[in-house]
Amino acid sequence: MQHPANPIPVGILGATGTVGQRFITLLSAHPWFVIHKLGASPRSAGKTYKNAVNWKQSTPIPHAVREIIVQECKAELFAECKVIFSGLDADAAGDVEQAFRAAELAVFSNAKNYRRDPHVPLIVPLVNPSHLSIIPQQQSLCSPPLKKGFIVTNANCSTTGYIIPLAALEKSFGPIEAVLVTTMQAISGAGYPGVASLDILDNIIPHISGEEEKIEWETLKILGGVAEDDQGVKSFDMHSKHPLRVSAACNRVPVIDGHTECVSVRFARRPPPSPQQVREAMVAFTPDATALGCPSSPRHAISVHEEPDRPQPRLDRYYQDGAGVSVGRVRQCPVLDIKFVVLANNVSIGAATSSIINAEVAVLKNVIQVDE
Ligand SMILES: NC(=O)C1=CN([C@@H]2O[C@H](COP(=O)(O)OP(=O)(O)OC[C@H]3O[C@@H](n4cnc5c(N)ncnc54)[C@H](OP(=O)(O)O)[C@@H]3O)[C@@H](O)[C@H]2O)C=CC1
Ligand SMILES: N[C@@H](CC(=O)OP(=O)(O)O)C(=O)O
Repeated sequence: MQHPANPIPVGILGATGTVGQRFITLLSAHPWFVIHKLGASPRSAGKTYKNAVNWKQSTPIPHAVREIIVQECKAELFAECKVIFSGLDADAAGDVEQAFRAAELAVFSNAKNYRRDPHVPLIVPLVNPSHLSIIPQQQSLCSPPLKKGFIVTNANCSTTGYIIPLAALEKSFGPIEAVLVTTMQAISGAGYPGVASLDILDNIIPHISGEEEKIEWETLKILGGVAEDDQGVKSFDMHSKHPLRVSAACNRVPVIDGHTECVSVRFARRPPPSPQQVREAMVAFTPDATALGCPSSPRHAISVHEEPDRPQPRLDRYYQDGAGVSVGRVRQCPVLDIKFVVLANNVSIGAATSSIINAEVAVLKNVIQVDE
């Protein structure tokens, strides 16, 4: 695939937030994308980025963005951007992202608003980048029809973390029939300031609003493939050929970054693979986005630990700069077939990194015309 010849100007919406700051950090060192515009709420608009943001990263604010004036999230102010990355709060994302798409801008969103839309792809780039194929249909169904504008969403951060090993297992061993997943989710997943310290210190909160339902249905849309009828109309298959049942239980724990998930799976195939076969399949898994040459896609998507006490958030959340996931404790499950633990950086592969790889795939597959 041809890498772009010229720098690609991009905009970031929600640039002052938790996900927005990770976008800034990653994009300021990106080989193709150049940060051109930043957007946030009217509270931040008109200020320089360094004055608008409450910077929480361990590296300094990149020099190139410090003096950029933050804009209101109005599409006409972002017209020169070839790619829009959105880390907007869900309360604002619905209207803003739709307006940007209508203005013929390519929007890569982290928000939940359009994930269920039957014409919007929900893409974990290490799993189902082929779902970009629905975009021409999305554009043709807009009123008026669009030539360049579209919305691509990435998944909930807990869905993203555990679906990468699930995809590796389906690739090697065929359909999965049932999954039980119990999450231990970091505080940063709730944005800033997020959960009050008096609620989370010395504590575990066994409820995250809407999270279990999101994991349960997003998994079906992502692993299900895209079907096409006799008239060429595309739809998301929702794993209908091989029904998959998912049960999620979500907990907030006093960890700053990195969602840990305990997963048990049952395969359709009998006999199921052994723990050693599962480990080998995960190590061997190479995402299509990596094979395609996406610069942010991890060389090794899944690190498999042999030590009995890994993965751990403090030790493993920056595996592959937060773009890969860490698996451990692969063993037999006496109720289903196999169980394991997975850790994923919720702000990186769970959010900003996924959007960036999605955009890289779109560039390499000419879904975005960067040289027009
Ligand atoms: N944190 C995570 O791990 C993950 C988050 N997500 C999703 O990503 C999105 C961002 O999350 P996160 O960064 O944690 O949230 P934050 O609360 O940290 O940041 C929200 C951002 O949205 C901006 N914003 C708020 N209201 C408006 C408005 N009315 N108009 C324009 N901009 C507005 C804020 O700007 P200002 O500073 O000016 O208020 C800020 O930049 C959410 O949709 C979230 O659900 C998805 C996966 C993981
Ligand atoms: N709810 C997730 C983060 C998030 O914002 O998810 P979503 O994008 O699905 O609303 C968490 O708290 O860890």
